[in-house]
Amino acid sequence: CTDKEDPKKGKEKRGTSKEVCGYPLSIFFIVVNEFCERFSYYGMRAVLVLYFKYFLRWDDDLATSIYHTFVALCYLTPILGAIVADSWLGKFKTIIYLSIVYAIGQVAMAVSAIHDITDTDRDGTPDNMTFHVVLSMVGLFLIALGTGGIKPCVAAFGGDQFSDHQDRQRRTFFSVFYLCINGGSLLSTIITPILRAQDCGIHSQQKCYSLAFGVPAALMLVALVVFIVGSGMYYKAEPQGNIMLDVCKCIGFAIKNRYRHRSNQYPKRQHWMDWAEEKYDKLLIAQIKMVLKVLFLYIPLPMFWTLFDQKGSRWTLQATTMNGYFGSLVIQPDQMQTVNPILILTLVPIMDSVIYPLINKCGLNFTPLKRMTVGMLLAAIAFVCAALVQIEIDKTLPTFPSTSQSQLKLLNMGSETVTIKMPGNDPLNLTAAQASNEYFTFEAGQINISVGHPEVRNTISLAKGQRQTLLIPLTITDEWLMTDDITSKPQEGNNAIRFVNGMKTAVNVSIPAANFGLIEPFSYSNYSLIKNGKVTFTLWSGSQSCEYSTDFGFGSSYTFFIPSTLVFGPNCQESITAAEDIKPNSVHMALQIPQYFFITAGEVMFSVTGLEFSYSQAPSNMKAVLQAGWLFTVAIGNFIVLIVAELAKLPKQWAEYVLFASLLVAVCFIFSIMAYFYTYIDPAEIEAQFKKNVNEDDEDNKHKLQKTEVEMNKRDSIKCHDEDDKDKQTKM
Ligand SMILES: CC(C)C[C@H](NC(=O)[C@@H](N)Cc1ccccc1)C(=O)O
Repeated sequence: CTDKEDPKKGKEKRGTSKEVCGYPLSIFFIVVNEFCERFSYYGMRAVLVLYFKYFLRWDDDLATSIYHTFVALCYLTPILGAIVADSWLGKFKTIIYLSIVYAIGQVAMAVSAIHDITDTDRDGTPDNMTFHVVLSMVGLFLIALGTGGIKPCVAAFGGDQFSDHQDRQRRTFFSVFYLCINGGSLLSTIITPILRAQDCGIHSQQKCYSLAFGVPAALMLVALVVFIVGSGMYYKAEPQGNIMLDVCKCIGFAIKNRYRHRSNQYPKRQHWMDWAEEKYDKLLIAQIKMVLKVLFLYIPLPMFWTLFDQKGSRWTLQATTMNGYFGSLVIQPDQMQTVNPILILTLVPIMDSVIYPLINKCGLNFTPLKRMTVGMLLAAIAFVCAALVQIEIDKTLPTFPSTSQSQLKLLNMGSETVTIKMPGNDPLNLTAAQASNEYFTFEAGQINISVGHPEVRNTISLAKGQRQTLLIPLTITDEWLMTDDITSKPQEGNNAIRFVNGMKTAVNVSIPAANFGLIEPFSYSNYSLIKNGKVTFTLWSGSQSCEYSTDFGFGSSYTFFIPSTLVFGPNCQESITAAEDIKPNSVHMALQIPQYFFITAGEVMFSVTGLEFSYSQAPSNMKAVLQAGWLFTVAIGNFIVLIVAELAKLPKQWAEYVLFASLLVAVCFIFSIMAYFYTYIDPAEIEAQFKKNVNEDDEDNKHKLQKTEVEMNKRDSIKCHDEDDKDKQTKM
């Protein structure tokens, strides 16, 4: 707890807060507030898409676009919150009012997810979907307003609690603040999906979205209460009028004035903002210059967020094509995202207490802008890692037919080996109940196939761009059956399973999670999606049953064949055969850890530093505005994801990753040049200088005024004397 700060700096204490180890106690309430708020935000966000999809019954496209619109809105509203805070209510009141709005929004979301409210027929599904949609949209709007509105204020308000001489403590505060963000988000992204998976309801049991939204709502109320409890200890900087309006007017005037004096006859000024000097205060002009300098530096930054925010989309999709078995633990694709906050919680302390001090000791001046540049490069490396992983995954993915091709698999439903001849292929022998290992690809729309001995010939039509299976019947002279097979890898790590019944009687197949229905003789079921893990199928034929168990990985597709020779009994394990239509994911999810490591190390260097940089380089009356500017780069970054992904439309995912990495390296190069020319400032010192000059000017003016007054008084008194004399003279 030693304080080795610049002794020249002012030591005045801010607020009435006690100090613990040189830190104002008030920041404890601020970091706890942030922890609860981030829990609330990320907890709700974790289940939002699933709520859209499974509760509101929206399709994937609508669910994804509303989700991204919501996230973008959350990073656009900080501007609104910052303007209100810096120019009207002050940060403290803005945080209180917007937190109330935020909590109302979260409660609205929780209520909108209670299906019983409109489930009049008690069948478990809401009967008035409009009510749920409208309430949840109002809720999301309020949440976006609340979370975005308070975001720049809370960070800046925390920074305000430190005196000018507490630079080191303030830097540590921003690191701890970041840890709280990630502690809260880590816990909630683990907890709310568990809550969602519970069944709840009054009349009927459904997935418990109301609880998954209700707990974040409760945490938001806790955040509000904690923040209010600390009220007496905060340093509350007064808002300084409608600063944004003044800034806009001042910039507008400078531009107009510059244009009016564009002719060469007018002497040039050092900075174009100096053209506002005729009308505006020099301090305001200096403050605007500081803000503009930082905002200019922000221009390349959205590209970092463009890569960073793909963790939640592209990388999660990548994880769905990977194997999530970690020993006995199974990691779901969306759970991989929790690697980010876990790494943040370990990397921030390591960076702060080991890496940065070590770099300092080596005599290197690792300035904030250098850190941010390195952070960008690390994010680019993360995307190169993602591309390498993608190349590995692509090697294991099935080759689906192009639009001009057809693919065919063969399944021998008979009890004897058959030989099959197809154009362009060697004769194929299939034993009883056996399927071909692979799909055969054909360019032609029709092919001649001959089966068995004596040969039975058939011309079969193939569907372009499709995968099909030819079911060769028990008696090959019977009608041949063609099935339409799955032509994409099952999503979200699911497995697509179907059954072919080769028996002469109908068979019913079921598992607790799905029912394949009654499968007629020599017929097949539709696909059912099944999660990974061990599954036991129960097969029923009349009153007879038997069980068949098997283990599933992630993203596979199987056709199970029930042969005509199946004997029902306690166990039909040996009789049923499985044809692997799509192999399970084989590239392990652990291979994503390097890319998560690099992006998170990049985040620590870029985001934690940027947060503090935005605070320290902002003039006192525009701290929240610059925080909002910083968050605005996140919103732009999210829009770039949509634009680049839409425009580039690269056929290979790994190429898209390389494209993003290259774009970031290019942007990083530009940023490093801009950063090279940036000179760090101490806004408080500059402002103090201006105030001193103004005071000195005032003193001068006062002196001049006093002198003038004295002279005037002298003159007046002479005049009076004269007049008195005159009077006297007259009177006398
Ligand atoms: C983008 C924000 C400015 C930064 C910050 N986000 C984080 O710190 C993320 N590491 C949190 C996270 C948690 C779980 C999954 C993905 C990301 C914030 O939210 O303020």
